Amino acid sequence: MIHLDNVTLVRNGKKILNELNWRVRAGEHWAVLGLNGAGKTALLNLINGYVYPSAGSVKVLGHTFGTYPIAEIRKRIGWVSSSLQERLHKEDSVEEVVVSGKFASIGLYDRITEEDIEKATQLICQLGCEHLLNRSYRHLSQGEKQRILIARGLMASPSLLILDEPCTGLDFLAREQLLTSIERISESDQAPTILYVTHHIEEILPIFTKTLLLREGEIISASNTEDVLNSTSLSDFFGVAIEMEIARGRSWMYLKS
Ligand SMILES: Nc1ncnc2c1ncn2[C@@H]1O[C@H](COP(=O)(O)OP(=O)(O)OP(=O)(O)O)[C@@H](O)[C@H]1O
Repeated sequence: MIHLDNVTLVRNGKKILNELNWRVRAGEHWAVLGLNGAGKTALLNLINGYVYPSAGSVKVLGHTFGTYPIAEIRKRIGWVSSSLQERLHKEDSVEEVVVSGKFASIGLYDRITEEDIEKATQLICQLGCEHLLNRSYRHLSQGEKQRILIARGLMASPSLLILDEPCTGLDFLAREQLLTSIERISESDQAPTILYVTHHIEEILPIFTKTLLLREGEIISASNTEDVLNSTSLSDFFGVAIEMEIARGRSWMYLKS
């Protein structure tokens, strides 16, 4: 799915990512955890082909970047990010936003079919948003917008679904509903491999059996979640004494007093 070999990214003289080696295999779901400025956005931009590495090689969905049209690879990646929200056309309806995911476009320029509308409606319902049909996207709440963006990300039946901090700005209930939707997606037939980027360990659902810790552009760990999320490794990672506990399959952490 994703194959990074000695990937380094330098921008304006700054090493943003440093010799990353990482494999994501089909069927795995990964959480990516890092503090502000760790390089998470840079890593996602690399995987989506928006930036090229300064050194090393990036292979996504079986194709090495630079040897295959990037647009073709992107069609198989569902990408949900709040930066997308700012770019969407304000006047678009919920259905139009979801259908545009088929073309990985902002707005609709291609001919759409009855089947496209049917599939979009199905996805909107699957995400528990049937009450939002025929509504204007811009008038939705933050939580509603995020769920519609996930439906958009699934429109092209992607092999890889990237969720970049999808719970940012959500209240407790909206967050839990969104996490339940993500869990359901992972249980569906032909579920995509999911990459979930976050600052918060409590959002890491049990489906994310793999976790990558990123700090200052370097991979600190990339392994089974149970080996990565524990008091010792998180204390090392954050550089402060941390106590962690698990409740209902999710991890919660506190500063040790
Ligand atoms: N074009 C650039 N030139 C110089 N430095 C950059 C450039 N782009 C990003 N950076 C720096 O690289 C580091 C990683 O940035 P990145 O946005 O990937 O972090 P992040 O983990 O996504 O952070 P956050 O959680 O705050 O979104 C930051 O220190 C940022 O200032």
